[in-house]
Amino acid sequence: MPRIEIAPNVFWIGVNDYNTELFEGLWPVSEKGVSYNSYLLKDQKNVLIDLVKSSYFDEFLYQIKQVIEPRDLHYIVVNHMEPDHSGTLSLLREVAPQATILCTPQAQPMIQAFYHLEKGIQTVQDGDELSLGTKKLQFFFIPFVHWPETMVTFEQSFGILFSCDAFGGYGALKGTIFDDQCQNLDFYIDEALRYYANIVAKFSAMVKKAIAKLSDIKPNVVAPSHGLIWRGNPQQIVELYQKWADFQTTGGEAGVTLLYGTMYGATEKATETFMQGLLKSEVPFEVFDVRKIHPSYILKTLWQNRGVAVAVPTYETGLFPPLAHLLDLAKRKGIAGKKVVYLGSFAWSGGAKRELEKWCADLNWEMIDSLEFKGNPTIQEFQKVEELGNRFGKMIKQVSI
Ligand SMILES: Cc1cc2nc3c(=O)[nH]c(=O)nc-3n(C[C@H](O)[C@H](O)[C@H](O)COP(=O)(O)O)c2cc1C
Repeated sequence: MPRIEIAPNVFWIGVNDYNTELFEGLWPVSEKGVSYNSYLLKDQKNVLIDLVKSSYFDEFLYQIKQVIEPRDLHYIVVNHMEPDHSGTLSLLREVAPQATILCTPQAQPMIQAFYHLEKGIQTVQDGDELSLGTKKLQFFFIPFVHWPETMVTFEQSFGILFSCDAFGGYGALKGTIFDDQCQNLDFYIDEALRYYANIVAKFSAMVKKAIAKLSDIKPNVVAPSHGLIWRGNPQQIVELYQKWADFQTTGGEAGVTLLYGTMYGATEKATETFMQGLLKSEVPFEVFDVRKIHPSYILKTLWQNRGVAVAVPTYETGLFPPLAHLLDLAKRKGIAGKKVVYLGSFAWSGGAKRELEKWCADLNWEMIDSLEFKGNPTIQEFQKVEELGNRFGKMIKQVSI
């Protein structure tokens, strides 16, 4: 997409990426795309805020040249060192050797380590201001949103917060970069939640600190480094991030994530009956086949819903492996405070339930109830499974947060 002017002489010069299969080598983005938002401010001193991934250098240079020649660049602000935002730094330095790199003291050694750049780097302190002529920038450190060296840059005259990964989301930008112009806001909110669960969730306590720290700013525009630029309703994405960060301690909203897997169909039959029970309780629920659905999408719903129903068979005295893998990811992402039920089939020793109980203790999840059955469920067991679904659904609807 060609450059877009956000405010007089403040330009979005980002790129859309539909080619990367897995963001961070982990999370699928090729279908829905992801944007790397870079910003160029023209003034007596010209400033570039955040860059793009190295493979997009040609497109990025073209974007810059639509506004200024690289030799006229005075500053390059590196809010965050992750290579999707700094990967073009070495190449950019070759065409703009005069530009001073501005970053936090924590980012400086990273820039040296990643790009072997020693000269022309100036560190800023938390709260420092920088006059560009008519515009003024202010820097605020927000450590661990999402690396320890991260900061945001606030442009004071128009009130634009360049928030880097904070308030970002997946989803390439289609025809517009703005929330108030896009036709499918729900898509971007959904992809922002998936991004949150995949990338930011672990650092929810730091997200809350950052939001509190930035609360006096009241930006007119929130311009993150991925996804939509929030101009129509800048508070919306801040409030969403606050709500999502709270889920780490509250366990989430009234809803059930049903995680199911099967080898020969016994647990699948019970899962279908369990869903009948859930439906009767009128709790919202979402079902994921853990054998087939990528964890990126499951983590999103797992983060959001306070109820988790696990329906998998015993496999080699433990949990069905794709489910164990998912719980490992949940642990790494700090997904806590869930209410859990288990149902599943076994043939001789069982063991899935036992392993799930250990995971629950480890994850700070509460195991509410369970139902194991040998082989295929009997009519009586089917009835109990439905009752379990109904009971659990009602309970999840009622749990106050
Ligand atoms: C590779 C493999 C390992 C298994 N390990 C165990 C086990 O350790 N203990 C047990 O009780 N059943 C074990 N089972 C039996 C299954 O749990 C049982 O067949 C169950 O009914 C499968 O449920 P499903 O039809 O939903 O796949 C194993 C089955 C397979 C195929």
